[in-house]
This record gives sequence, structure tokens and C-alpha cells, in this order.
Amino acid sequence: MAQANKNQDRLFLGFDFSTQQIKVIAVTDAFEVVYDGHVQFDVDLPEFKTNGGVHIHPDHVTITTPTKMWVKAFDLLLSRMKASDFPFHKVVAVSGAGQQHGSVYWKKGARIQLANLSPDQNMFDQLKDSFSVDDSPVWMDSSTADQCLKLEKAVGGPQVLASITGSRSYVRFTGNQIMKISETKREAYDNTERISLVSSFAASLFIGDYAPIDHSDATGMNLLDIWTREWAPKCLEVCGPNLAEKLGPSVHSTKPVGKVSSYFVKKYGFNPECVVVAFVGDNPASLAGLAPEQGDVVVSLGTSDTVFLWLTKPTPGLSGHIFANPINQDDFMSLTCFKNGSLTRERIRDENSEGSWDKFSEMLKKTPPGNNGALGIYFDQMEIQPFAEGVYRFDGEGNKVDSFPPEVEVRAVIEGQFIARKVHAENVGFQLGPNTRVIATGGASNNQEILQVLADVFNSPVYVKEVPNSAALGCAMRAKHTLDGGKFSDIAQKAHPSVLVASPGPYSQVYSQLSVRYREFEKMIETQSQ
Ligand SMILES: O=C(CO)[C@@H](O)[C@H](O)CF
Repeated sequence: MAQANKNQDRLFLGFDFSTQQIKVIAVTDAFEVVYDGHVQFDVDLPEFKTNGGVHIHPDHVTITTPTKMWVKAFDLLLSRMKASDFPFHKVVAVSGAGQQHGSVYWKKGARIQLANLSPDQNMFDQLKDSFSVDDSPVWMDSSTADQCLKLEKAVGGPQVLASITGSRSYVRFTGNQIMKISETKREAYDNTERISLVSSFAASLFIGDYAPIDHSDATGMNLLDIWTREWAPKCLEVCGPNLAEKLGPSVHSTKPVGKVSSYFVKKYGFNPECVVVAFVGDNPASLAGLAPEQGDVVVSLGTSDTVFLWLTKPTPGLSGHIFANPINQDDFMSLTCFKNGSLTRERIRDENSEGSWDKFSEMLKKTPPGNNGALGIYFDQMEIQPFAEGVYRFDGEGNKVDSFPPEVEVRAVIEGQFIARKVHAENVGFQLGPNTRVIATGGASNNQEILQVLADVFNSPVYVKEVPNSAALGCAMRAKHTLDGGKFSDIAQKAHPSVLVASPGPYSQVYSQLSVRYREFEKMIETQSQ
């Protein structure tokens, strides 16, 4: 077939196994989106009784997701694609992302089941007993403070750990989660032949074998040396016996990890030559999808909010994270993560705007930038930085108050969150400058009034990509990049330019003053929480 015709028929798939749903997009060589679908766990699989895709345990710090729910959701997503006559045979490469830090524990013998799936059944029925731990710890969990202290002590302190792995120990990071499993569920741990991240778990389903963990997601574990890209022996030793064997190898994110298995060829009609490219963490995938330029900062407004940028010379420290870059093997990315993101915004919307984003937006429009000095801090879940929980409101005079009028509360949650994102990004070295552009992504980046507050707080123009789901798009782009080679930046140019959606108003002084007050309030809250 002529190259032009051949390319016209090619499709690339990008998946995103995120906290609340699995998403997929199919794009052409020109990155025209020809299919997008999703399975929302709470709505489409109510039998698992998740809330926001997770189970919050009675201790309020243990947070897990039923591993087999992800398998059933993947079955459902693929069956919906099949029911819509999706042309699987045209797909030449797939890749995907997974919520970072979550872990999957494959039971001894599971590899054989994975390699011999029958196309006459779905994956759920064949794999539902393949996991030694039924409930996967996920990134919202904060039950491993003891394990974090042990890990830092074992390697020589928090800065030493950060210098090796890119981060001091964090309760959601997978090494600490694995340590907790090896300590509290030893029999299950010993009966585990492979530990995957959510990303490599999804890739394993596709290739019918254990897929390696990619560097970008491995650097969210407190286990991989960010300089050598090898597992750090001192960290492995303290997190679990024979851990290197259970983790398997780690590969760079651009590597192919196999072809789609015969299960996918026979059941869905995939081309047997379809390449599976390493699945990565959701934030590294968004970095690829948004392809920020020098001076850009990405603000991802999803279940978690994250602020990240492309780095070439990292300085790992005691706040924030340095991850391996998913595109250039020698580069990195910095990231700060905030657990209280969209679920908190949705709670305030439900309580003050009758559950309507339109009403929420109207209330934002009616209140002045700076909210007349009112400041709110909303940590519904234990926050990452500071390690604190609870709701705190301060009026314009700095007095603690128990409530705000509804429209003040609406602006306070958005301004409080965005001031925190800016303050903590500055703590890890991000410097707002005259050329700063904010690239916004994630669910809330569809709300114009919320983006206007983002522009005002960051005193920078805000851009979005036309395709909202940057993680899945980034994975489709990476799939094409690995298959065709060449420069990723050439692909990024083709895949949807960024569009200016909000410019800052004259409020930099207002938010500079509020940022100073925010830092004081946060310090007080952190002290109270210790
Ligand atoms: O913990 C995080 C990043 O470090 C979150 O952004 C998760 O990746 C969300 F899935």
C-alpha cells in the first residue's frame, strides 16, 4: 500500500488508567481524534462500591482500589469499542498511563494465566483470582508514615533518599506501600511473583506477560536511582525481601515492551503486529501530551492537582519530586502534587452551588479577585504538603472563622488551592517570570472562570490544548514516536497547538500579599498537626 494510503489507515491508541475512570482515545497520524471512550468506576461498576474510584477505609488514611475492578473496567471499555465497530485492525501501536504510585500484586502462577487467556471469556473471569493482594494501595493512601521513617533512616536521612531517588520518602510512594504489605501481609507478599505499578499492570494485560515498569513511574516509588535508572539496592533491602526479583526490570518510557497478545487479536481483531509501548505514570504522560516549552509550567487539575515542568538539571530536595522524563532519557521533570483537588472542588460546588458548575462559575464571577482578603484552606483528605487535614477559614483581618457566605466559599476554595499550587511550586525552585506560560489540563481546565483565577494567581497567561485528556493524548503521541522514530518535538508540533484561554488581570499585588498570608496560615496548621 502507498505510504500516504498506509498512513491514512493507521490508528494509535492512548489509554489512561486514572483514579476515577479508564479513558481511551484513538488518533490518526495527524492526531485527529477518531474515538474516545471511558468507563467511570463508580457509575459503570457500582458493584465495587467505590467513591471517586477508591475505598476510603475507616481509619481515613488507608485508601485502596479493588485490583480486579480495573480488569473488569478494561473488559467493559474494550467491549464498548467493539460494539461501536471500532477498527482495531488499523491500530499499529498503543501506549497508556496509570495513576502513579498504585501497586498490583500478582499471585504465584498468574503469569501462566496471563499468557493463556481464552478469547471466549473476558479477562475479569480469568484473572479475578490472580492477585495475592485484592485491594491495591493507591496514591491517596497516607497510612505508611512509619515505613517512610524507616526508609529514610536506612539510607541516611531524607536528603540522602531524595538525592538517590528524586524524592524524600512520601506516604503514597510505592516502596513504602510495599514495605507495609511485606510487614502486615507477609504471606500474601511471599505469594507474590510480580509487583506492578498501575501503568505496567495495564501494559501486562495488553502483552499477556509481565511488562517492565518504566523509568518515569519507577521514580515515584522511592526505589529507583534517578541517575543510574537502576533499582537502588539500599532502598530495596529495607522495603521487602527479594524485592528486585518481584519488581523485574525497569525500562525507559520510549521502549516497546511487546506486541498485543493473541487474546486481543482473537477477541477484538487487533493486528498481531500492533506494538505496545511502555505504559507510564499519568503525570509524565501529560507532560508528553502537553509538550511544554522552556518557561512553561503545567498545572493539571484532576483528582489530584499537580504542578510540573520539564527539567534538564534537577536538584532533588525535601519538598516536591524529581521524576525521570518520559521523552528524553537524559532529562527529568519536577512535580508537586496536591491530594485535595477535584473531589474537594466538587464538594464545595455541591454544598454552595447546588451541584452546578454553571452556578459555581457565576459565583466566581460575582466575587472580587482576592476575595476581600478571605482565605480558605480545604484539606478534606490528609494533604501531602503540608501533612495536615481539616478545613480552615480566615477573614480579611486574619481571624479564624467557621464559615463563609456561599459565594465567598466558592472563590476561597479556588484561590486557596491555586495560591498553594504557586507557593509550593516556588518552594521547589519554580520562578514565575515575564515569559511564564501556564499550560492547564485536567477536568477543571474546561471551566473558563476557574482558569481566569489561575491566570490571576499565577500572574501569567493560561493555555490549554484542544484535546482535554492530555495523559491519553500523550500516550498516543508516544506510541507513534516509538513506532516511527524521529524527534518527539516534531510530533508535538502536529498534535494540537496550545490555545490562549485566559490572561491575568492587574492583581499580582493582591495575590502576592495573599501568598504571604497563606504561607503563615499553612505553617500554623502544620505546627498544629504535628
Ligand atoms: O500522586 C500523584 C503524583 O505524584 C498523583 O498525581 C497521581 O499520579 C494521580 F493519579
